[in-house]
Amino acid sequence: MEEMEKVAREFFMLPLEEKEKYPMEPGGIQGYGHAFVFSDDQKLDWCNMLALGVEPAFIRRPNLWPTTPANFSETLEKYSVRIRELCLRLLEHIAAALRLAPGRFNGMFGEAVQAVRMNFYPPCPRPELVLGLSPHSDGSAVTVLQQDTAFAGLQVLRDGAWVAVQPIRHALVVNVGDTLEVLTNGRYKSVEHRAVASGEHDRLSVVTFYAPAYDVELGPLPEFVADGEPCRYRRYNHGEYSRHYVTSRLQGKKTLEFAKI
Ligand SMILES: O=C(O)CCC(=O)C(=O)O
Ligand SMILES: [Fe+2]
Repeated sequence: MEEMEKVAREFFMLPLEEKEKYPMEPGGIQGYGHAFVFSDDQKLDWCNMLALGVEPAFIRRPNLWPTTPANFSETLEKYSVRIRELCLRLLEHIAAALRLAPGRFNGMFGEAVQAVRMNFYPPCPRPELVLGLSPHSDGSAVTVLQQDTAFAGLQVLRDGAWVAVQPIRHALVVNVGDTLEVLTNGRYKSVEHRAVASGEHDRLSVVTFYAPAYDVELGPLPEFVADGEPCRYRRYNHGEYSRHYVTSRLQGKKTLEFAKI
């Protein structure tokens, strides 16, 4: 984790022209820049991102993996293997907690997609005027987030109020994403969250999204619509949901309406 934080920070500290060698194309989802920008007059979030697809191999864009610092790719590779193991274990525990058959989620995501987004929030002269990252839920099944400890920038919406997630050294934050909300017919709710900027501190987060393959079709599991319980989400193709997600502005949990009945 420390090594990952170090190389990510080193990357964001590079001169702009160096970082711009890995540009996120307009409407693109990988590379360095601003995601979720759809118009010239949109107020931007106070954040720079480097987003990279990691698994399966065909989603990788090797030309967008920074070559400086020199050990960036190797570090991300090692980190991602470990985080993937963690995601699989989390899903096993979630299945147990929901009293599903052991391994119920195994294979359900096809060749699961793992992507990483590194967010760097510089200190902001007027933090009351902008957000670091607008409110949203993640489109993933689970998200594993690492953040540095200088400033509590991540907030989750609980009972209508924003609550800061206090960073704990060497601790990871796990967020439930939209996919789990759908699969569990709403028993698990994807968490609405945002990041705020700080007037004094910069902040780095390294965020891994673990999600179904694009060709997977999913909907609420039969276990959760038995006994006449209404089915709250329709079946859909996850690739379509992903496209819908990345072509919409971040607006709380609005993207999930795509799947609601
Ligand atoms: O920086 C953070 O803590 C939030 C990042 C986040 O929610 C995301 O990248 O989806
Ligand atoms: Fe998020």
